[in-house]
Amino acid sequence: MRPDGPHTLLDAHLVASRGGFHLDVTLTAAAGEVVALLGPNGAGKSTALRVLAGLHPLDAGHLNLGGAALSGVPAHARPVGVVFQDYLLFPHLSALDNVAFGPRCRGLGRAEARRVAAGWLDRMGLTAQARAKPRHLSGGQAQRVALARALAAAPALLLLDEPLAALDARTRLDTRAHLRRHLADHPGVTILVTHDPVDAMILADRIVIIEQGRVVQAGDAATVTRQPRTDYVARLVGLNLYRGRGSGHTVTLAGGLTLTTADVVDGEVFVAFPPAAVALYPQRPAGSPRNTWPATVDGVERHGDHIRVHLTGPADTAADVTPAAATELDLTVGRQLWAAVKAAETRAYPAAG
Ligand SMILES: Nc1ncnc2c1ncn2[C@@H]1O[C@H](COP(=O)(O)OP(=O)(O)OP(=O)(O)O)[C@@H](O)[C@H]1O
Repeated sequence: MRPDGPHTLLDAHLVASRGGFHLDVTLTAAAGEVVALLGPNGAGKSTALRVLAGLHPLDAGHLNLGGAALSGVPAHARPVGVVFQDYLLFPHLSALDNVAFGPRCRGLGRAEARRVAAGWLDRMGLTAQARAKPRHLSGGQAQRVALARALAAAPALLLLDEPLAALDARTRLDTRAHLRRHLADHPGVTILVTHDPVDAMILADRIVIIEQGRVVQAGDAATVTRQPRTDYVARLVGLNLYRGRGSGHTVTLAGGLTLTTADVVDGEVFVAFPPAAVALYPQRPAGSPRNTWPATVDGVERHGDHIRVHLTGPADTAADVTPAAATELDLTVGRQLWAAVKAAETRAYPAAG
């Protein structure tokens, strides 16, 4: 579904200030769509969410949901559900009554609201915890109750602020699976704020990346992964990314380095390649068809089962090598090496658009 098509449910241009910070973000989403807002610390993700929820004022722009303006509507009267990372449940209510709260607010009678709530707890695998008070729930259970409470109210707009951040790795995995299943069925728009690219890729139909209060890139996970447009996005998806000028099969980077690329590109372009595509040599590899350049070791870290080497030179580069290769190369900071990458391992694409 196209977000700007006839099924657009959320149509927002959020302009807001917070201290010296300025947010200016356009956000549209179709009914049923899950959009992840991804970005570094302080980028404005939570501020955007707070404006959508009515917890922070909109200075300019607009905020329409299902064709109706929300900007003048107070937070409690908006058809909006919010789940924060620290699952704010009512401490004195059981899990069941916490979830029943949403349907009650929609006007359902007590018995009917409890029936709806019981159904949601069942779907979340929490039937056994229905009578438990929040203090007797684990972090993952409490977060699922919070999700059930938000979903049970059937909000046209569901806002999730780092819903998995407070959970340990195992619980996170389980809760993410629950979330994935239920978000797929949610007929309204879901906006998910996250730092975690994995959550964004798994849970969202579309990813909107915010840096310094502005959208820097938006698209589906595959496009964002393949064609990052900023350093932050490139680091996030683990790619080396450069900007340069393309001419046929060559791209000249800002630092002067010329790379041969498999793609034919002209004008302003990005070139990207994964750290695993970078080979390191103590001397310049002779007669190699690869792109080569001198590089100085700037840092070394363990990264899963390989070693990530940060290099400076005409192009700052990350390279992944095996522990055996790392030992052989004597990777101390300041060591001079040669980096090489095959044209076939590079991807070049236009910088505009
Ligand atoms: N309570 C506040 N008072 C004043 N300014 C604030 C406040 N909270 C945030 N800001 C400003 O708003 C900017 C955006 O913050 P926001 O919390 O929206 O970013 P974020 O992308 O959600 O970051 P994080 O991932 O760290 O939660 C911050 O850089 C800060 O300058």
